[in-house]
This record gives sequence, C-alpha cells and structure tokens, in this order.
Amino acid sequence: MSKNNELYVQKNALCALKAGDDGVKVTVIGTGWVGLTTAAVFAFLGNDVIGYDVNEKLIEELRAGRVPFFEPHLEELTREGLANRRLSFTTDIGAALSTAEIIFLAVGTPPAPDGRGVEMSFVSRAATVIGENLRPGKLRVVVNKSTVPVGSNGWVDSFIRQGLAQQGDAGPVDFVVASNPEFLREGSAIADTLYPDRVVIGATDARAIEALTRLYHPILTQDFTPPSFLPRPAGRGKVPLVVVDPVTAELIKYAANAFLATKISFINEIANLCDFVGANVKDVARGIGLDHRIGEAFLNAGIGWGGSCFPKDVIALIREAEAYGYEAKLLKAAYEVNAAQRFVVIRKLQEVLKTVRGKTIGILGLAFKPNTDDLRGAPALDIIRKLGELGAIVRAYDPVAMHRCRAEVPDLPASYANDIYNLATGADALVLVTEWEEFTQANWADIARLMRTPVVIDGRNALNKKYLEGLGFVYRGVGV
Ligand SMILES: NC(=O)c1ccc[n+]([C@@H]2O[C@H](COP(=O)([O-])OP(=O)(O)OC[C@H]3O[C@@H](n4cnc5c(N)ncnc54)[C@H](O)[C@@H]3O)[C@@H](O)[C@H]2O)c1
Ligand SMILES: O=c1ccn([C@@H]2O[C@H](COP(=O)(O)OP(=O)(O)O[C@H]3O[C@H](CO)[C@@H](O)[C@H](O)[C@H]3O)[C@@H](O)[C@H]2O)c(=O)[nH]1
Repeated sequence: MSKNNELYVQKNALCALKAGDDGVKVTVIGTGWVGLTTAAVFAFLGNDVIGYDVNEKLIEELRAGRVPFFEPHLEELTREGLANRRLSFTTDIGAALSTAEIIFLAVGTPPAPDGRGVEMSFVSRAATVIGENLRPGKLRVVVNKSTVPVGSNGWVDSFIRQGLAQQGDAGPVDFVVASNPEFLREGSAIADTLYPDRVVIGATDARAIEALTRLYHPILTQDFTPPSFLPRPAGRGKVPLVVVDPVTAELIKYAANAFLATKISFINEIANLCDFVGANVKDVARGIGLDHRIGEAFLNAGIGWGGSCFPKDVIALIREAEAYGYEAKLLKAAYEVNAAQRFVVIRKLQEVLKTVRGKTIGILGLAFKPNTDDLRGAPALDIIRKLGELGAIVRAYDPVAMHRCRAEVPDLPASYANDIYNLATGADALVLVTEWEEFTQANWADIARLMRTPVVIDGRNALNKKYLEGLGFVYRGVGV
C-alpha cells in the first residue's frame, strides 16, 4: 500500500470508526501470554471477548480467574473481565466463533523439532479448525498475531479454506485474513499492549483494515481511562498506525526482534572488548546511546538475550533468508555472539576461584528476565548445566520461576534455596543471572557475612560494584 493510501485509510478509519458503545465481538484462539493479554486488554477496552484454547486445564484455570503463569496485572485484568462479563473462556470452538467479528490467532510458533525452521502445525491446525467451524453470515476478519514466516498470511487463508471445504455445502462464508504482529514484552505485557510504540496492520482488504482500526481505536487515540494499576506514561500521545501488506507486516515483526537482538549482541561484543582494554561498557553505552540515532534502550550488556522470542525469531529469519539463497551474515554473527555470551560468567568464576569443581555456586535468577516465570531460552539453564558438567555444586533461587523450573526442567543439576540469604549461606560465589529487584535491593552486607567467600559475578551489570567492593566482595561484571 502506498504512503498516500495508508494515510487515507488511517484518516478515514480514525474519523469514522470510533468504537461504538457495544464494542467489537472478538475471539482469541490460543490464550497463552499473547492471546490472554490481547483478550484481557480488548475486554478492558469494552469489547466482548471470548478466549478459546485447546488446553482444557488452562481454560478451567482462566474461568476460575487464575492465570497459571506470571505476568504482572494480567490476573487482575482477567478477573475484571470475567466479573463484568466482557471476557469469557471456552474449549468449544463452535461457541467461540459463533458471534465473532474479529478472530485473533495467537497460538505458539516454537522452533521446529529439527531446529531449522518454525513449527507451524499449531497455526495450520487452528486455521483449519476455524474453517471447519465458520458459518455463513457477516464478514469475519481472521487476524494472525502469532509470529510467522513471511508469506504465512496466504497460508492461513488456504488452511481456513481447507477447513471450509470439510463442511461440504454450508453456503458462502465471508472471511478475510490479516496480519497484526505483536510486540509486547513479557513482564510488561499489559503496558506494552495499552501503550504500544505502534500498531502494525498487514492487510490489503479495506474491510479488514477498517475492522482492525475500529478495534484499536482507543489505543491509537489513547482515548480510554487507564487501569488504576497502570497509569498512562507521561507524555504518551497518539499511537502511530502502520498499515502495510501482510508480507511486510510479517517481516516487520522478525526485523524488529532481529534488530533488538543484534543491538544487544553488539553491546556485548563491546563489553567483551572493554574487559580487555579496561574501559567501562556502561559508560560506553551511555556515550553512544545519547546519540538519538542510536538510542539508549537495549544497550544493557551482560550475558545476553534469551526468552521465547529472540532466539527462535533470529534463527527463523536466518533460515528464511537461506530459503531464498541469501546468507544473513550479520544475524548469524549476532546469534553466535549471544550463544557464547552466557558462558562469560563461568570464565569469570574460573578466573576468581581458579576452579569451580567442588565449589558451591549460587545462581540468582532462573527466568530469562525479571517479572516473568518464563524459562524458554533462559541463560540460567545453560549456565547451570555447564557448571554441573564442570563439577560445581549448584544451588539456585528465583522469586517466581522455581516452581515452573522444577516441573519443566526436572533434570536440572541444581538444588533450590528459599531466598537469597539461604542461597548465599556457605556459597563460594554468587552469579546474578536475572536482575530481579529483590536481588538488586537485597542486604548485601548480610550476604557477604553468610558466604564462605564473598564473590559475586554480576551477569547483568545490575549491582553497585563500588558498594559491593566496599563490603569486601570480589566483584566481576561484564565489561565494567
Ligand atoms: N510471549 C511473547 O512475549 C510474545 C510476544 C510477541 C509475539 N509472540 C508470538 O505470539 C505467539 C504466541 O506466543 P505465546 O508466548 O503467547 O505462546 P504460548 O505458548 O504462551 O501460548 C500459545 C497457546 O496456544 C494454545 N494452542 C495451541 N494450539 C492451539 C489450537 N489449535 N487452538 C487453540 N489454542 C491452541 C496453547 O495451548 C497455548 O495456550 C507466538 O507466535 C510468539 O512467537 C510472543
Ligand atoms: O539491553 C538489554 C535488553 C534485553 N536483554 C535481554 O534480552 C532478552 C529479551 O528481553 P525483552 O526484549 O525485554 O523480552 P521479551 O519478552 O523476549 O520481548 C522481546 O520479544 C517479544 C516476542 O517477540 C517481542 O514482542 C518484544 O518486542 C521483544 O522485546 C532478555 O533475555 C533480556 O535479558 C539484554 O540482555 N539487554
């Protein structure tokens, strides 16, 4: 779509489509991190939202107002939606689709088992089931929010058609597929959804663009009363709407993640260099980040990126390029730098302790970042396994992720502590892996007294080096 067309659509859509009091009838397929956040936020904004998932236990929990993963404020918002009947959950696809005007697809797209591509079976299954259950009637806009390889929009369309074909002669079903990539971060999912930097719509059909613009109207104009627990950030104005074709929207999502991941790998490379030359990477990051062309965000050096998205999405983009015979050299380098970076803390432990064999090492944090219990791609898991291989006695503590870790990674060579002080007791060294506030705000004087030797390796450069050294700690950060 040309820029002029884009502006035309935006202007008209925003003027004409202020959401009515009735709101929009929305169905969300897949109620994990993205789907549930989407459902709860659109219900909060006055729409009627049904969340559908194949996981019966999850739906049972959600119906009872319990969110079985840790995401700040999501449970509160879910309960509010249930209480005012704007939000409901079902495992019955027919019921989920019967009134829907907009159907979001928010199922997982994890790495394929061979590690070489994207596992698309959840998307294809969901799209087929939608086709099998759509009935003739008003237009349905099927919106893909899952992160998918470029071209998947047409692919989703074809699976819906396959599903429709299964119905036999059910009459004409009017639907259109659009792309609406999601940029929320775990740990701040609600805030990122209510106050996004932009909304991207990938569609060529004007009806789909209209419907989505209507739904997003309160967010685009910031015309809603913020929830009491999440005030609107100061200075937050209107949110830009980017309307593009579906292929471009799909690539925007991968490119955003790849850029951010590359930015972190870049600063980590500089941090490693800082360790050699004696410079301080925090000051370097500030010195370059103040240049508005660079920006200060995502320049925190340390053990690098993990999570459910960056690793899989960078690989997916590399593979996508390969499929076209193009070698994405920069992305490959960003990935390689990151893969090695998490083990920097082990090298530093070995420098200070000489060997880790037989030493008790306390791991501060298991989740891939603070404010989540998500362990997908978490550096802590690789670090713990490597320490185990090297003969260390590993103990770990995380404020919220231990329960999930016990269940999901039962073979992890680590025991668990009750809190940071328990973890410190008798330890030869602590390694900060996840910068939870509980760790940065802890009483480090007490911790020093509890440890066998007060050594701290700060994998996130989140602690106060001078202060800790004043307490007698041997402190090692990454490039500081
Ligand atoms: N987690 C994030 O921070 C984030 C942010 C932006 C985009 N994304 C993308 O959004 C998508 C979803 O990610 P997530 O983290 O929410 O995943 P998730 O694993 O937390 O949730 C996916 C849900 O889909 C359900 N599901 C699977 N197949 C289904 C089907 N056929 N019908 C109905 N439900 C089905 C699963 O039971 C699960 O509850 C992925 O493509 C991901 O890359 C994730
Ligand atoms: O300066 C930084 C910033 C982040 N990280 C690490 O990078 C990873 C990812 O962090 P973050 O981006 O905050 O979390 P995610 O929830 O994985 O969110 C990313 O992935 C999502 C899924 O695609 C996107 O929607 C978001 O926009 C994108 O930020 C984590 O391991 C962080 O510790 C750093 O090492 N240094």
